[in-house]
Amino acid sequence: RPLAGRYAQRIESRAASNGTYDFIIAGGGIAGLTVADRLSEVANVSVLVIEYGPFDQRDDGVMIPGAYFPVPYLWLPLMSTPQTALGGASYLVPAGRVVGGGSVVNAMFFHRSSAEDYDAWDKLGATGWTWKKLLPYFKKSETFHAPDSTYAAEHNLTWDESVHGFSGPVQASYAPYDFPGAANFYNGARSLGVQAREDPNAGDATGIFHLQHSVDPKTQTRSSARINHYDRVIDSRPNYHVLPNSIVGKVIFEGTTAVGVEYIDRASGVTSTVRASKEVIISAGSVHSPQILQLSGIGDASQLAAFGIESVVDLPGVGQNLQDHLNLKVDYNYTSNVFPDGGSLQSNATYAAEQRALYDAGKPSAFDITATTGSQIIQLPLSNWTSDSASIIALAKSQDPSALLGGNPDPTVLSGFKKQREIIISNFDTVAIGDISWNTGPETSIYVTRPLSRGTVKLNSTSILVDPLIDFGAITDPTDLEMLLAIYLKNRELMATPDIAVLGPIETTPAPGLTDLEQIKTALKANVAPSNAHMCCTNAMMAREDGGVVDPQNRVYGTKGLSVVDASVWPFVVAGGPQASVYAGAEKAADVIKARHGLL
Ligand SMILES: Cc1cc2nc3c(=O)[nH]c(=O)nc-3n(C[C@H](O)[C@H](O)[C@H](O)COP(=O)(O)OP(=O)(O)OC[C@H]3O[C@@H](n4cnc5c(N)ncnc54)[C@H](O)[C@@H]3O)c2cc1C
Repeated sequence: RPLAGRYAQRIESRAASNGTYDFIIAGGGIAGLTVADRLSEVANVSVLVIEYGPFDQRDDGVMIPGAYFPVPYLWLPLMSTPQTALGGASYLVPAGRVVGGGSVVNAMFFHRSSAEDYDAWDKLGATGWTWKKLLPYFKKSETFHAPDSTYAAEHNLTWDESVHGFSGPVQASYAPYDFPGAANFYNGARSLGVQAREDPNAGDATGIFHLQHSVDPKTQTRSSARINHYDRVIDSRPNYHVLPNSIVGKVIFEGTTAVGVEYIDRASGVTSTVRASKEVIISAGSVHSPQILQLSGIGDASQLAAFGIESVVDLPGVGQNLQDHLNLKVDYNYTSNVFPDGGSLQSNATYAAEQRALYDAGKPSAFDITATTGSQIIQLPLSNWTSDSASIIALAKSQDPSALLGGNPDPTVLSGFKKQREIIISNFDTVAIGDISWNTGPETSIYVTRPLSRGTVKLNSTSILVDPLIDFGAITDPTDLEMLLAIYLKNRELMATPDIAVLGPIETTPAPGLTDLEQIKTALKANVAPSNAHMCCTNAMMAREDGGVVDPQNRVYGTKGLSVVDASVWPFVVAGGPQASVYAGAEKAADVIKARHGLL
């Protein structure tokens, strides 16, 4: 097994200053590198990616699943504004700042949402982004590795080969090791009537299932976008350049046509320009893509005027519609848990050394899995979390969307928000709205994955070096708190099932001993985090009259030669981990861009 530390390092930065490329991509994260790889397949097409962060150093914390967390290359300190519904606290906004973006720092869970979610995007204006039309791109993005059949049978691992790809760049696999408590979790969930899902990637992502990971099983190391969409091809692509440690400050326009970008070299502070003869592609993630557009004159003209920025296109939807998954840690002390568990690598140095030796020898080991969150997840629709989903749906319907957006919102943004709410609420009882996972150690994680609250990304300065104002608007719609409560209460039921009760769980946070629902809700609000690092949707692919920013071909309304391809284009957030959907969406965007330039 080639160890992470022994990888040859390829650190590259080819000159870009004052040059001209066919395509310039701002941000070398998952979507940026995917699109760069696909466009540069065409030999006479030149592509430049400008990325804020460095190349990673194949650090153990990056490469080895069990060495994950803490992870280097996070964007620190990136903070939210005070969250009004959460007592005015500010929260960390987790994001990667490195070539490969989130794929270098994420927990590697690699799975898709339910078909209805993508079909709803299509209905909301992302025409052609249905499950059926995205499935070929999900397949194209991955090489799925089925697990060893004996191991699979022993650990309830199931999959559906017909929905997977077998020659794509992202290596997707199941961990070949698990902690014993995983069986208690699985059996406990099943005893509560939770359905076992054969494969969440087949269009129904509800039930309990094992998580596939973006891990190459040949080496048991991370398959990041840097590896699968850059290292994999770069030796044969003199037309594919990545400029690390460089910050795109704004898009340069001639009229409403994007003709290049201005960028700052982080080391020298020098600002340069580079021109794009075909297209500028924004892919800086869901917080920074709207910031770049706004600094370039694309956004709410009145807000930009307050910063003295001349409007190129008045697009009030830019930076609106921010969404993420609520994330609540529920800690238990397991008085008779079996050793080892998901906390043992951190708490027991002897065990960690023994497991690392096994890992280094290429044998199954606790270092094969990201122990922070566990190997399985329960994702359920509202009616499976609570017997009273009707009252939560009624609460959602009773809200005033205009007031939720702060009163007096832009009419186009309000129109899109209303359409989203209608379709999301009507699907509450059929698609997943939240999750539970348990790391088999002290930590259970609860997520609300279909929030109705919306946030914003707004300028704080005319400088790209100053982070924007990131307001998640967490729990501004009280429906989200009711969903969190429902999942929290179901988790208590889960812990009381004989399969888990045998481990002696005693809740230590957030609401030990509390039974009064109002008191529990207060405790949940005090402990929930507004982000699970799944920010999205701030340049939504919706109709312009519904607050949309890009059309179904990823083009920014009112401009020429400018597109957005990252998770900021989604109308609403997917259930579960976003990265598989980012890869697939970027594969689709690459085809669309190639087609319009006659490159397919
Ligand atoms: C800690 C963490 C854990 C996660 N765990 C999971 C998981 O287990 N499963 C899952 O599915 N998803 C997970 N995610 C989320 C997933 O990684 C993201 O949804 C995904 O990376 C988003 O892709 P993107 O292309 O939209 O943006 P990113 O991958 O974030 O890429 C954006 C890139 O743009 C760069 N950039 C920003 N501003 C500028 C600028 N001005 N100039 C130049 N470059 C710029 C950034 O440095 C970054 O590299 C996690 C994310 C984090 C941070």
